[in-house]
Amino acid sequence: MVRHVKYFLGLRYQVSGWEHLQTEGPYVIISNHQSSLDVLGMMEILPDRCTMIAKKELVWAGTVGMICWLGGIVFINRQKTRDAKNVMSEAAKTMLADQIRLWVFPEGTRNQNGGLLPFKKGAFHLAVQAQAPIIPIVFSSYSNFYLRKQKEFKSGTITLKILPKIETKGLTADDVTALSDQSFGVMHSAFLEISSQAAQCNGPSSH
Ligand SMILES: CCCCCCCCCCCCCCC(=O)SCCNC(=O)CCNC(=O)[C@H](O)C(C)(C)COP(=O)(O)OP(=O)(O)OC[C@H]1O[C@@H](n2cnc3c(N)ncnc32)[C@H](O)[C@@H]1OP(=O)(O)O
Ligand SMILES: CCCCCCCC/C=C\CCCCCCCC(=O)OC[C@@H](O)COP(=O)(O)O
Repeated sequence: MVRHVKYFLGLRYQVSGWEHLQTEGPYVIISNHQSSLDVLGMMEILPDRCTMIAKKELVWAGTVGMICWLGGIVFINRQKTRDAKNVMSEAAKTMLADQIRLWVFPEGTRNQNGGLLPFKKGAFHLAVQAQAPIIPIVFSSYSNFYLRKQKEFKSGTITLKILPKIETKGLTADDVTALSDQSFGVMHSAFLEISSQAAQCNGPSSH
């Protein structure tokens, strides 16, 4: 049902790299996070047995909160780092026990500033603890058709690029910073590449 919202909003999705999602077993998906609109893109490609990490405040967001709760979303308290880390460590164990995939937004908050925010470390600790691969996914910039602060929205095309998986077998907590930097590098390059293509596709911006 959520997937149909795109028709009302006049959005089209172009997805590349489907083959990288053909990975057996648990993995951690990381993607950039611009807006609630990302949920529509997630629904375009969501693999089986995949849930998300979300801020705990979403539980109280009415119907959406109830759907998230019933859907097995893993809630973390960003104000209590120790609790959040514990929840994510438990999630690593559940991923392995139940063969679950987890989607994490490593920027940790929504960002429409034309790039990627520095990554938080939780997603990378999670992947290392589970010894599960990371699959980076990049959404092209929405800035050509949607500016949240200015309340401007028009129809547009969003490119979703699924990047090759990054293995974590044999890595330890000491490798997390390098893993995060590597992931940031490939995602930032892909973001710049697909955002300039999407800008051409969406035509001149009025912004
Ligand atoms: C009607 C229609 C309904 C449709 C319904 C559809 C529903 C779809 C819902 C979609 C939901 C999407 C929701 C999106 C969000 O909510 S995004 C916000 C929440 N997500 C995150 O915040 C994830 C990213 N954040 C992190 O991973 C953070 O690292 C966090 C764990 C929260 C800790 O935060 P913070 O302290 O600020 O971060 P640092 O990364 O700087 O970490 C500090 C030090 O701790 C170490 N660390 C971090 N995590 C771990 C860990 N798991 N284990 C061990 N150590 C950890 C980290 O390395 C830092 O130490 P050093 O500096 O390296 O020494
Ligand atoms: C004009 C376009 C407006 C957007 C319309 C979106 C339509 C999407 C349809 C239904 C899905 C609703 C699900 C909403 C889920 C919201 C998830 C979300 O984005 O949470 C914010 C959180 O990550 C970070 O919070 P902060 O940025 O730190 O605070």
